[in-house]
Amino acid sequence: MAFGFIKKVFSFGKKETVEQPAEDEVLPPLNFDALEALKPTEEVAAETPSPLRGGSIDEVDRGGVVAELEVTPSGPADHLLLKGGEDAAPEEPKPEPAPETPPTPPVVPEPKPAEQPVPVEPAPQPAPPEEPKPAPEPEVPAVEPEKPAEQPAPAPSPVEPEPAPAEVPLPPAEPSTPELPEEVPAQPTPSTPELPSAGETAAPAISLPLEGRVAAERPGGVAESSDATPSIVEMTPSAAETTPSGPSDHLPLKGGEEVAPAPVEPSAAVAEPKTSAGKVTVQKKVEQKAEVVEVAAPAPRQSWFQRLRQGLSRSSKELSGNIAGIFTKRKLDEDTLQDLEDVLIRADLGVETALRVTDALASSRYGKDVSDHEVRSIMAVEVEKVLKPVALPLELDLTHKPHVILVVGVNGTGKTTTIGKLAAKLTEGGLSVMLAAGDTFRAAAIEQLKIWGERTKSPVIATKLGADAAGLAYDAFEQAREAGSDVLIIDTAGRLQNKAELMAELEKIVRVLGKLDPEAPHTVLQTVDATTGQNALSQVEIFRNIAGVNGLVMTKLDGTARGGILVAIAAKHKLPVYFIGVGEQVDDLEPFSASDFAKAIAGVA
Ligand SMILES: Nc1nc2c(ncn2[C@@H]2O[C@H](COP(=O)(O)OP(=O)(O)OP(=O)(O)O)[C@@H](O)[C@H]2O)c(=O)[nH]1
Repeated sequence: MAFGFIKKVFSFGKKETVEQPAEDEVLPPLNFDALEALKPTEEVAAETPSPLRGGSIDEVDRGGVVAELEVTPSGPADHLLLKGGEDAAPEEPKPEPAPETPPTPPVVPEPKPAEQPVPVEPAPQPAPPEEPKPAPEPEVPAVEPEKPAEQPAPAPSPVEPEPAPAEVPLPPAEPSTPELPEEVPAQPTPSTPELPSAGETAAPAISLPLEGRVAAERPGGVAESSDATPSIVEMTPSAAETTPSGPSDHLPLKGGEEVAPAPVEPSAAVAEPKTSAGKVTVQKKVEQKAEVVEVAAPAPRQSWFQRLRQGLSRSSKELSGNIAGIFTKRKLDEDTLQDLEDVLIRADLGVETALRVTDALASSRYGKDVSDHEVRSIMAVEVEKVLKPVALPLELDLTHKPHVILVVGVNGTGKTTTIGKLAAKLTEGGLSVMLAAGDTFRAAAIEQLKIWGERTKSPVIATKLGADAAGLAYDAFEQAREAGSDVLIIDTAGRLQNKAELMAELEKIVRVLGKLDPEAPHTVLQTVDATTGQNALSQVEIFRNIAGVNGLVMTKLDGTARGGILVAIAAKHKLPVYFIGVGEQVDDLEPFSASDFAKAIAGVA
């Protein structure tokens, strides 16, 4: 690389300096020599070797003929050679014959003319631009073909004195090939002197000049040589264009070859490496992002059973731990059975269910060693037997228009939230739903229901805060009928089952609805907070008697240690348990499964 740079500099200085003197002084001597050399390329080659650098020089001379014109592009030999060699590849045979020619003088002349026409062929040389594509191969001769292409650009340099317009690089470029011989003389002289200075690479540098200039001139070449300037000027555009492209190596080759395309080529050349790199980078980034996304993907929600087990983990862990403490290295006897019964009762499963489990265990394992896992497995079976009769799906009689669902329960047990979740399921199932904000005691409750109405695209019937809840329920029923709604879900204010006044109001709502439809409300759902414990049993007792509850929704089973209460409620009231809530999200309402619940609370797979 360093060599190439040096050469470039030399070529510029020479060219520039040479051009001026060449026109005035050098022209006579140089022209002759060059002309001669050009015509008998071989001869010149023979000559050149001795004075300058032997074989390399010969090549240089030949190249000089071609290159001379091209010399204008006194650029970096390195670049030129590399690329030129590629293009010139076809001409390579020529350089070889050149050295051969000297030894065979008679034969040489003949082949020489043939070769000279080849220089004439420079016309095809314009093709070099096409050749550049094979650029990958750095063949020295290749440089020559490129040179002609580049030469056009340098050509302006000779023209510079006369036609300032010579600046138009493009036009000269084509005619340059024929003109080359003329211009060559002046250039040759400088080239020869330059060669020595250039030293090693000097020979190839000759052809390179143009390109070299482009690259070298960009920096400061223009200011340096006025003569060169014109040629530079011509090149300048291409150079300027190429310059931004960056890599001088690439630019000179393509830029020198095709002026117009030069800008494109450089960009393309540059783009190729960059794009490739960019692509790689982009791909990596994309992959990284994709990986990140994948990492985030694990978000997929747990299955229903997984969430149920997680929700009941506190209940099951406490229960399992207590059972394990009883059956460690102990045979099943009356004491162990009594201890087990106590554990199950404390887990809110209820006396009835506790006895079922101990009886089942004693019947098969009495007097034998029993593991805690065996106990829990038997417990799961017995619990499932208790729950299965109540694990029923919610059925809606759509012969009623609308099917009225009244939701009741103690404060904060999840009535409004459950209404929203249920409305989502129904609307997703294609049913038209209307909601009634019967909790006229809390403004927040009304707003909360409106939000659920918006989310489920269900109209909400509401009234003023403190208004009569029974009157609102009546109006909502009528509007739902008029609207042809499939389902009307009525929210009610929470109340403790021991508050006579509130319970009387609830009784009134049921009565009013019955005026419009004796069978309404068709479904009375009670939400039961699983964290309530034994108090839930009395809640269901009272609401069932006052409001005619005919179905349950066990809420907040997520994260409670008292999930066993569901078993006790089922065993005592035998009311259908339609759903269980395991979260606050819209899809955290699942149909109740006796088997899943029994396994989850028993801590068995
Ligand atoms: N973790 C959990 N929270 C729930 C569940 N169901 C409801 N909640 C929450 O319990 C709180 C009370 O729910 P609401 O729907 O307002 O209960 P409500 O019975 O309408 O309340 P009142 O109008 O005061 O009678 C809210 O913060 C709900 O998000 C559930 O299944 N799991």
